[in-house]
Amino acid sequence: MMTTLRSLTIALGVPSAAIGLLEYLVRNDQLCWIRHGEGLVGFGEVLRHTSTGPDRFDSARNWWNAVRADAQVDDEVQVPGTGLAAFGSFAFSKRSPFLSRVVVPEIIVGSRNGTAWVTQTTLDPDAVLDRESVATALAGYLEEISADSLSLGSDTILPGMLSESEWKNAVARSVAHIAAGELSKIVLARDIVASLSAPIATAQVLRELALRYQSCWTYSVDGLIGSTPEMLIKVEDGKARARVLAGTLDRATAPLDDPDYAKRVLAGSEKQQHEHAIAIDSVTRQLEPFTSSMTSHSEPFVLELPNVWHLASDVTAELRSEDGAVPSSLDLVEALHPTAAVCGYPTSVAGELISELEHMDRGPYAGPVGWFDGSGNGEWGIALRGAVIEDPQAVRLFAGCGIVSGSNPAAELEETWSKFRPMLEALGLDRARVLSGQPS
Ligand SMILES: C=C(O[C@H]1C=CC=C(C(=O)O)[C@@H]1O)C(=O)O
Repeated sequence: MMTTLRSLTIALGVPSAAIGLLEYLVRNDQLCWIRHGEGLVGFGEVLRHTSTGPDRFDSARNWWNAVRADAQVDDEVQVPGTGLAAFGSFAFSKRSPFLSRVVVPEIIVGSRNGTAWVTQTTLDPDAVLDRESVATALAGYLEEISADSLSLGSDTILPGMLSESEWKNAVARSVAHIAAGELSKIVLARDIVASLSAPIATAQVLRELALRYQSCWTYSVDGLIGSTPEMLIKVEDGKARARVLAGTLDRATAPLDDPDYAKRVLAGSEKQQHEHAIAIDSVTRQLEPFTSSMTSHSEPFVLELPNVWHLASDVTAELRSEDGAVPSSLDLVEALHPTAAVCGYPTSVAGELISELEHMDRGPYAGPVGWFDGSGNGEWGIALRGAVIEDPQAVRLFAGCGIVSGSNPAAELEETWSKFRPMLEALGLDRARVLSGQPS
């Protein structure tokens, strides 16, 4: 049976210029997508769809098409993200038991280019939707804000599915497969578990990530949290954009008196350029059939984040219209995932080897995470630099590295620590807290 959703979007006074939407990031159960203080923050839930397997994207798209065809939308703002909108998180692997999910919140507070709004959505056929109901529902959520962390300071970091030396062996085996000519790149990931002395204060962690990693996209969907620097695909008014990353240099060990260090060591490295070229090729190849024109820079630029530098390329494309409609963000997510920035090349060979060597289910890590609306717009990052809250005191962090010919296992292990750092710091942890012991 199809359910009729009704939504009302009204304009809102612009959130404070200093912190933007962060002023609404106050509850541990919130959904969010924030960059430079703008984006969407969701409260409550009126509807959800879950799916698994190779058809997980298709299933979500069919469901959403039916929902929006039936919905009654009253939208006085009419920009991407207003009207009917939902958050989503998809499993990395078609074999993962993780339930890919789409969640329609009851309230979304959004802000974009200085325009702010609130949307209320309901399934209740008798509910009155008006300015007052929107204000009352939002106030209700803001009344019960979550407390900040009461950590006792005895938090520790436990090994994940593989110990550090087992993971380095997996990297060495990957390099051997590459040398044998079976593939040219594989992205190998590992996990660690933060064992917390007090329940995680998710809202506080998200605020810290969003403040510190302003140029990244800070996300929260159902216990998947993080701040990703990589945009899988953004669709707005018929245009698509992607930010492709591959090639990493840790800032923690960089000399302070060498302003050209990142350019020389990262952009000047043949290995890093090779790793990046494979990633950008995979995105442009998959995107091309959906576009009428596409541009990307001939050379990657160096993206500076607080923890690392990356080689980065921005891709912009004009989407091709067929029968008067351009592909939706969900169409493109399905076509692009997984890119060579998180899987490797060729995709199927790398995917098989990942399952064999990682010894873990990635769940939503490295899968698409983001939001989409009823008009086909949406923003989907790749769920990197993040964690899954398994229970309030156990948080599993993930990080991976692109392995190509010439990769060094010890250096790749160090690189995973640089990628864990944003999340560890937001949790108030550092590497000195590692407890050795059995992988968990
Ligand atoms: C797989 C991750 O990063 C990818 C994105 C950027 C740079 C990467 C690299 O240099 O290896 C990875 O391909 C991760 O953060 O877990």
